Amino acid sequence: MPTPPRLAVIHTGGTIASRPSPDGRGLTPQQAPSVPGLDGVQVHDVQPFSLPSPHMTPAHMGQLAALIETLAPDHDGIVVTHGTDTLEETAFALHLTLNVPVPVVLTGSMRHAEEISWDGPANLLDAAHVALHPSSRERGPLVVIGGDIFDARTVTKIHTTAVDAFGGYPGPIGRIDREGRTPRLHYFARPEPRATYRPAHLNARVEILYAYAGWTGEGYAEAAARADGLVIAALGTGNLPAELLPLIRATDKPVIIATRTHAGPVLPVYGYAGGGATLVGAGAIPASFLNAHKARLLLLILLGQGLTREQIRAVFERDEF
Ligand SMILES: NC(=O)C[C@H](N)C(=O)O
Repeated sequence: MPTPPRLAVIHTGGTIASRPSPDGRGLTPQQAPSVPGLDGVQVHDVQPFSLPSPHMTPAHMGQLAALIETLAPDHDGIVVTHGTDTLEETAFALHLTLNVPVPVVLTGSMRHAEEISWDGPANLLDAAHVALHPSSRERGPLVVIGGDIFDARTVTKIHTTAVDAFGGYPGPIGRIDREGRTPRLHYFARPEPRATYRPAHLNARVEILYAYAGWTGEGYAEAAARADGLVIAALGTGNLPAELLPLIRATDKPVIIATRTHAGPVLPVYGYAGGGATLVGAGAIPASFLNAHKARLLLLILLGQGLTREQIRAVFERDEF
């Protein structure tokens, strides 16, 4: 008899584990869901913690990475259930730090178990099929929601309430559907090489500042003084009001320029005071295609690995993530 596939399901909380709290406080994580209708698969449930995902920290992400490394040798696939609010951050932190041969698939739900449109079971089953599929190997951690399969590098939450809450530029790298009970899985892209990092710690302080018309740098000096590095969600291709230019020039810690625009790269093209070219001239580092919160995690991990500002610049410039 062939041995049944072995799937580990790591439950971390989120709406997929939530229900209305009996004391009327609102939704809280209470009960981890079980994978429905997976015949012939050995499922091993693990629950390291049960958190709403706004309570997730880099320390939890590190704990999760260590747990996945322990489980990987004895499993053919690993599913992680997670709240959707910070799911992309955990997915990207795992993408940067994990190097395991088995597929790791994150999923969650937008509706809880007592709602008519409860999307937890279908997402969980889809994630399980994707995690056990041989074509899912070598792709780094994946995110599966609403039948779409996303790469951890590009996926982002795009809607606060819709069931299809995830997107990101340029979009899904695959799709899972079911024909009856048979999963039909297609990838539209080949696996891509990626760098993995082994930070000694995840304790660096990296803060995000959000740019707006009329910002004259409020909050910058305080953040630059207390943090080990900054990320700015800047305007358009990575531009800022003129007042920020001397502040950035005076900062010797890494300052990453991301964009608050929802898609596209940061490019140092504008030469007016505060334009992207002048910010890079003043020492800032463009975040490439990473959004501000993913750029923050990359910077946190590179600082935890002891890299200098110029080594950090090289990682962002060469897209080594
Ligand atoms: N849909 C969700 O999971 C949202 C929830 N607030 C969480 O991230 O934990």
